[in-house]
Amino acid sequence: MIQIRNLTKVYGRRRALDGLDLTLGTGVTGLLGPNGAGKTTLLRCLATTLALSSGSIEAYGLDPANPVQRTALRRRLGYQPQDPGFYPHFTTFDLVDYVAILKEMTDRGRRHAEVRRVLGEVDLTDQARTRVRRLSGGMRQRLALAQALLGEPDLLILDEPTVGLDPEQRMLFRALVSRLGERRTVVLSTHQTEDVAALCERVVIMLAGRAVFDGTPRELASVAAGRVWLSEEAPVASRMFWRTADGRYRTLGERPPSAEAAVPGVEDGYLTLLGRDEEAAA
Ligand SMILES: Nc1ncnc2c1ncn2[C@@H]1O[C@H](COP(=O)(O)OP(=O)(O)OP(=O)(O)O)[C@@H](O)[C@H]1O
Repeated sequence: MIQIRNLTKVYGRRRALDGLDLTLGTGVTGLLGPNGAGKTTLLRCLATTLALSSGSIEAYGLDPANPVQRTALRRRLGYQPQDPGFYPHFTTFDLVDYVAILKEMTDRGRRHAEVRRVLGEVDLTDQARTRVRRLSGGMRQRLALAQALLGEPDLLILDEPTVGLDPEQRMLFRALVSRLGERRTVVLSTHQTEDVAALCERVVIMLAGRAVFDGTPRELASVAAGRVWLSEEAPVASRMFWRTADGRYRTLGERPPSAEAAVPGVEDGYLTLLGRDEEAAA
């Protein structure tokens, strides 16, 4: 169990997190929010790579502000940063092995077996001897996930893990993360509302350093109830609409002429919620 209380993080004069309260348990929680909402800052605080300005985090009874407890907590977490900045000349295997050494896996045989295991989990076994600079963007993304999986951490922190993955890899990723979330706490940030619908039991929407929504994907979708429409013609008077795969137009907001009601999804709920917030701020 992880308790985040009144967490504030200030960079100079910018308040990236503003008195955030959140509890995380077993399962997959998705963080959604516009650019600059504070998602990465929150994940870095959880990963103990960033000191808090005020407030507290308690994870498994450990306080990351205490150096000894911070080390203990680091042993129990895996972190996939947004931009891992890998050494380009390392091979895939050596890079993960290097992280495993940093994670104090001292027994060489067991460590190598663990490196092979995590490379297998992310489907990179065939690239074990490939240098990092020769990997595609999606492969690097999977490499970043592999190192986070080392040692089967209780807490898995993933910052935009699906960026750059092709549709097949995205599907494999969702299956893997769903499986991992059965036994541990997984928290991930994403801009992909389909990821949230497909793999998160819980979704937290962040805006200006606060959590403005906390519920299930279904509850988020229902925020847009009565505001989603399908029509044959483009709705000229609407601001928010897009073409769907069947050639019809999906509109969010007021009902366009001759449109029929559609079942709202996570994206509809998310956009509606953000629109409401803009209205409230205006
Ligand atoms: N090292 C830093 N120094 C100064 N300001 C920062 C720093 N890191 C983040 N910020 C600011 O803090 C705010 C929150 O940034 P953060 O990266 O946490 O947002 P985010 O929700 O992850 O955004 P994105 O979806 O674009 O990744 C932004 O206004 C950002 O400009």
